[in-house]
Amino acid sequence: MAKTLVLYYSATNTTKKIAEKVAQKLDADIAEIHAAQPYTAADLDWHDSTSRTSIEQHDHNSRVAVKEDFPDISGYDNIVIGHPIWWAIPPRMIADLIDKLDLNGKNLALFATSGGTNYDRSQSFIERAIKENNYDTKVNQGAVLNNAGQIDSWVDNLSLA
Ligand SMILES: Cc1cc2nc3c(=O)[nH]c(=O)nc-3n(C[C@H](O)[C@H](O)[C@H](O)COP(=O)(O)O)c2cc1C
Repeated sequence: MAKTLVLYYSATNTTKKIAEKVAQKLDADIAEIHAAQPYTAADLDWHDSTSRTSIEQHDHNSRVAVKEDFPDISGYDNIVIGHPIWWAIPPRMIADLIDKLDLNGKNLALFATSGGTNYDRSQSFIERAIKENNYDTKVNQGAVLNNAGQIDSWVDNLSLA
């Protein structure tokens, strides 16, 4: 039987709650990912143009390290990654996570939570990261998921092993 792993990053637990529901619906294992350098409340202040997230998210060249405590994904067929949307895109550490996971031969799907921004720019961000790594990976259309109905219809339409 195909195996699915849900990995998620959540700064304030909104994505965590959705990730738990997605994992339950997919009968998947689940693991939280962390930033190598954790974000403080001040780091997350998007009203402050000098906060860590404001600077990182606006700098296309910034590299943000993920903590290397995520599970070995070699035994999984499907990888699902959940994250908040920050300044219309995933936290930049998600690109570092993609660099560090060997996604060759996997089916990938991403979801997010946000205050209203849709998944369009996040999808481009993810597809660029996959291309830069030359991964042979089937990338599903991502979505912002806020409630049970949205989770159900997104999960039901995924193309996974
Ligand atoms: C630094 C920062 C930037 C954000 N930028 C956006 C944004 O561009 N669009 C949006 O709709 N919500 C934005 N949000 C809101 C989050 O996407 C939303 O609160 C999310 O559900 C948080 O998930 P979490 O609790 O799992 O961290 C931002 C939040 C933070 C902290």
